[in-house]
Amino acid sequence: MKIAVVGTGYVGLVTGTCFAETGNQVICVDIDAAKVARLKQGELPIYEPGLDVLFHRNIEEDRLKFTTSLVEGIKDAEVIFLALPTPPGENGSADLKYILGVAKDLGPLLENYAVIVDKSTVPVGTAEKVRAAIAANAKVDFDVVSNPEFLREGVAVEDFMKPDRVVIGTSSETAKKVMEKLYAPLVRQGNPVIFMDERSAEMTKYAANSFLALKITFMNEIANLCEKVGADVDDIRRGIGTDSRIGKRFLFAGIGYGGSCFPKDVQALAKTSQEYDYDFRMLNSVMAVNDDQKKKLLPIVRKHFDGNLKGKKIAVWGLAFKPHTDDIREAPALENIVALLEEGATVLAYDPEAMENTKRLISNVTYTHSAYDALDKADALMIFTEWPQFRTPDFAKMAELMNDKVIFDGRNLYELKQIREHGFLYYSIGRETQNLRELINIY
Ligand SMILES: NC(=O)c1ccc[n+]([C@@H]2O[C@H](COP(=O)([O-])OP(=O)(O)OC[C@H]3O[C@@H](n4cnc5c(N)ncnc54)[C@H](O)[C@@H]3O)[C@@H](O)[C@H]2O)c1
Ligand SMILES: O=c1ccn([C@@H]2O[C@H](COP(=O)(O)OP(=O)(O)O[C@H]3O[C@H](CO)[C@@H](O)[C@H](O)[C@H]3O)[C@@H](O)[C@H]2O)c(=O)[nH]1
Repeated sequence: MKIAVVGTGYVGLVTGTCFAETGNQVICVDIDAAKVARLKQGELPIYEPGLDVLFHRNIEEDRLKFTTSLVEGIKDAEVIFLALPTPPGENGSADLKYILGVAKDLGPLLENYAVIVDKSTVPVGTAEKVRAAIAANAKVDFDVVSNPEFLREGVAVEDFMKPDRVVIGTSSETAKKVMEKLYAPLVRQGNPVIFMDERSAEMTKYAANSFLALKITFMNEIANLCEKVGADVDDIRRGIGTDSRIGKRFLFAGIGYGGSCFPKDVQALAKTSQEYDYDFRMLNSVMAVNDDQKKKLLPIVRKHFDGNLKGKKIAVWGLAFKPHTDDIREAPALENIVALLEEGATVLAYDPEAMENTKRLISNVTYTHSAYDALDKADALMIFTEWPQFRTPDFAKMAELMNDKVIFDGRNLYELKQIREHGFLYYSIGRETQNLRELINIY
């Protein structure tokens, strides 16, 4: 099939590359000329495990191309994916200017029937708006389909190639057949392609992300309570996750959820609820708890240093919002680093992939070549991302490098027994950590 993908970010690039891998002819379109120039030279603008092999193979085998021209990109395309940004607008609802802008441009350019597929996360009713924007200037027949994407960054290729399910919102039999054919190679193991109407598909995406954000937030609140009552949230996680009705995944308490999706999508669903005069109280709690959770370690850090961070040297491990990505959008590390700097601390930071992106936002941090380099004479270590390489460090070496053996761990990486054996003062989330109970009253 001939496919165009408009918007070549995390979703567009993975979508385009994976559909090229299943034998389609794909052209990815982006307005960012510098990005397209890099892509044309075979350079990936993002770090996403497993993507490079597929990307290079499909370019070499002539199935994957890039352009800045919408006209060139959509010429003869049977399917046109919109993988454009939907950032929060001023009032918190998803800003549709990118989607509707491209939809308006598409109308006069369509020469044959095409299925326009909305892969971006968009509020209920958007497919109708896209259809109207295209129809205003279209000379040919077309269909608009909602096909929300559920990939996770860091495992995007695997999620895309083996989706738990594919959701397709359409009322057109023709579009349904086209989409069925396109996705057939990805669901050979029997994972379902679930058809529904456009509005339900749009809502499904927000329901999925909000539910996952809620699941994490529930565990974060259990963690906060564990600290008060003297219980261990990791034990609770094991205790409830084995109940198949609850499930083991997305139960890890920590320093709050970040990324380009959960924060904006929970907010956008809350906004939709407001617009439809429904008070979705849970969503407001999820947002408020998560805002607090991201700042949760700071009062403990302050207390540890008797309220004065001036001149303290803080090492930071992890900048990305999660491991296996270079994405720092809404990453908890960022606001914590800014607060530390504002209070007079010096920060040495290390992340395997996200330092370049962070440097563009925060310059007055020393970015180091390795995790251990960041520990040089540090008064404490703060951990924000659970990169595998942080999980089993050489504690003796850490102790030698650091000025003081103190760890504030936002991802619960270490066993309490293990860390105590090495003589560290250790603060983590929702566990009966050393000294933590004495500090609980500061919450
Ligand atoms: N990142 C994820 O993990 C993820 C997963 C599922 C769904 N989504 C949703 O998918 C959508 C895209 O997200 P993303 O993370 O890929 O965004 P992104 O910011 O990484 O990429 C968007 C791309 O669109 C390009 N663009 C903007 N205007 C354009 C135009 N007029 N024509 C062509 N290209 C244009 C930008 O230059 C950019 O390269 C969002 O709605 C997001 O919520 C994201
Ligand atoms: O048990 C957990 C699981 C995740 N997180 C945090 O939650 C955030 C999001 O993680 P994850 O969902 O793995 O990454 P995303 O790439 O943001 O993926 C989410 O957002 C995408 C964009 O909409 C969806 O496509 C995915 O299905 C959805 O999982 C990160 O900050 C994680 O640290 C936790 O704190 N505890």
